[in-house]
Amino acid sequence: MSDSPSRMLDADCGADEIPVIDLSNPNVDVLKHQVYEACSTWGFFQLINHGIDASLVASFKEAMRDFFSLPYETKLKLKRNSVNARGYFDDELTKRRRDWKECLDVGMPGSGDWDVLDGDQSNSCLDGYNQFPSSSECPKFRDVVVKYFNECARLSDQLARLLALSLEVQEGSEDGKLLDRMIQNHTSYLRLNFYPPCIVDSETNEEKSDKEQPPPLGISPHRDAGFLTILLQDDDCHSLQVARFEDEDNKDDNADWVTVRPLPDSLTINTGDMAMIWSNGRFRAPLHRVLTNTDKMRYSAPFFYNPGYSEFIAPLSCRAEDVDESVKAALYKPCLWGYFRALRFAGDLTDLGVEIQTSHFKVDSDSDHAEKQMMLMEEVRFEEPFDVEKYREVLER
Ligand SMILES: O=C(O)CCC(=O)C(=O)O
Ligand SMILES: [Fe+2]
Repeated sequence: MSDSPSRMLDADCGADEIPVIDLSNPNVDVLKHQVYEACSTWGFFQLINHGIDASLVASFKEAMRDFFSLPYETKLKLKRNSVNARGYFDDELTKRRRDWKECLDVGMPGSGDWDVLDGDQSNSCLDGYNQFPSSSECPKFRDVVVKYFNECARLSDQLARLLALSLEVQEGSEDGKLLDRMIQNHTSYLRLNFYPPCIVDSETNEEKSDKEQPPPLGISPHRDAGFLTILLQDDDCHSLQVARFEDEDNKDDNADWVTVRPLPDSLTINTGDMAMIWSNGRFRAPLHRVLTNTDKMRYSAPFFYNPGYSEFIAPLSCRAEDVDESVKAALYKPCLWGYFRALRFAGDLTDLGVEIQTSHFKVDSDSDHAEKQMMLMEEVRFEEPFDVEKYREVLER
């Protein structure tokens, strides 16, 4: 559909529309305004002067390359599974379609302490526990990844506070306390992505041999589930695209795709489903995808800043003076992050129904997720890896 050369050109021409925000700007009013504009239109912006040290970013990029160059069998020893969402995988489904990529997910340890052994009981949580290559297989890898992870968490807190300010949420107010709890209890994870070149040859490529199949994508269109994402993009292979102001679920077929070309030394920021609920729909959770490339490799790393598992994300109670009457009433029911996350993960790995979406939490939705999350909350322990099979009966009820 949109992968023809002329379409690519169109997409590239639109790239400069994505807002750029300079975090070192001392004028907070300007920053607030820019953030509000970006999050309520594209849901994407490029952040410059973000404060993460350039040498750390360079070491982290090198660590990613080292990891994905390991022998396949070494990576497979770290394979994630139905009771551990963290680790290596190359078989992710997005909207039930297999992505053209390899990944390693590393998340906040259950103990909150990176000095505790990764497999220690106290490190287990709903998402499982971390799996790293050994220091002989990939020297310095864990150190560098943990340093970069912690910097992303710090920056996420700073950005979340800026997002809150842009919605006129006061520090210390009931609404503002979410941010204090979020930095204390966040369940964020860092995903390392490697997209190998994808050779499209109708004779040899299995994916293409079925003429009914659309060409593969690096990642099919999706929205990030968490609060916000800090994405480190590839300097050379620009294949991330965002849909122009596309709002409803599953309306991606005719989207107008715009390439997000990273500025040098920038980070790409986007808001996710939880920020959309929290802002009562004023911020967007933008639809985005990654194309394949026939000759370039792409490395990228999104850091998904996520609330605590037991946090209910609900629309803000405070309202800015200038807010339109139509958004004063809450548009969403409260959404339990641990439930949303568990179902997304379960959907990635199993045949469990339709993927959970924020639209299921709209006040006028007839979905029963808001009730089911209360049932599940009674039974699920967030300190234990989520076992899909154990709760299948409740989830399918
Ligand atoms: O590779 C990218 O640039 C984007 C990755 C992404 O959207 C994701 O992993 O959710
Ligand atoms: Fe994404």
